[in-house]
Amino acid sequence: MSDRALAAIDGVTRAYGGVPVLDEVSLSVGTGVTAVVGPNGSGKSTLLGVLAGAVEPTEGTVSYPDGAPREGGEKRVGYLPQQVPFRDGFTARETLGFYAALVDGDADAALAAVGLSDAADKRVEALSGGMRRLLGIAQATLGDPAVVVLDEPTSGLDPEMRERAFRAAARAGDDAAVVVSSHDLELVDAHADAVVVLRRGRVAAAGPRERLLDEHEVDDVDGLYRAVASGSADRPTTPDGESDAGGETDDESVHVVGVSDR
Ligand SMILES: Nc1ncnc2c1ncn2[C@@H]1O[C@H](COP(=O)(O)OP(=O)(O)OP(=O)(O)O)[C@@H](O)[C@H]1O
Repeated sequence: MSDRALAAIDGVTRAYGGVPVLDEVSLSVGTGVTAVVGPNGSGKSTLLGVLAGAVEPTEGTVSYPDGAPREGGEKRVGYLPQQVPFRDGFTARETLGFYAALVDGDADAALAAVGLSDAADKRVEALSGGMRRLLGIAQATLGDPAVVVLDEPTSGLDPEMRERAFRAAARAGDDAAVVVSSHDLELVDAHADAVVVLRRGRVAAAGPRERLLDEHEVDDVDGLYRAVASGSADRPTTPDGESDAGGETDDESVHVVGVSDR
């Protein structure tokens, strides 16, 4: 884990129909696993979409201090969206081979990294839901992008598959900034270096996991979540219907990974 920012968003607001679902969010991420947690509808997928370059902010900027996405043909951001759009009729290896050709990646190495070598010749429609998620993680990490964005990689998976998914994310985090949204607070506790807690589209808490637990005098991420985010599964109904997200970091720039805040 290093202190170097590999992706940063600054003053990002994303509104739908005039209602902000992300509200003036600023943060930066470095190597390691950063978990984004928060109630349903708090803006996790939107934040991850912005980080991945798939969702355009209404206001604010997203930048990759280490180089723009796909600059010079190099893949800088890998993205696993919530719905994995693999096309039926192709095997796992053929599917990854297609993406690998785009980014000069190694399909077999990526399959091995998520434990899918034995399923390489299975057609994607014959894979279990869990295997498809793992294939999605493999796709997102192909070509060693500097930033890997995984939107709920463990949703619908059994405990063993969830553990595999997070272990694969953690391995990718050795060299990349891996940003993972999850409702699985135990796995976040076990694998995340840094945590961002969203509440009603704002950052309620963010920083290195250990530091946040100390600051909030809680034992684990579940305790942190209860302290800063619980009871907030609704959304503001007007653009200014929410004035206090209850977090101490609103409106501040947050550096979530590393030794020091900047
Ligand atoms: N394309 C869209 N059009 C309109 N509203 C949207 C759109 N995408 C997201 N929203 C709204 O933005 C809010 C935040 O959604 P988002 O999916 O980012 O939350 P989330 O924290 O990822 O939720 P979950 O945990 O349920 O996946 C929700 O109220 C959602 O209805």
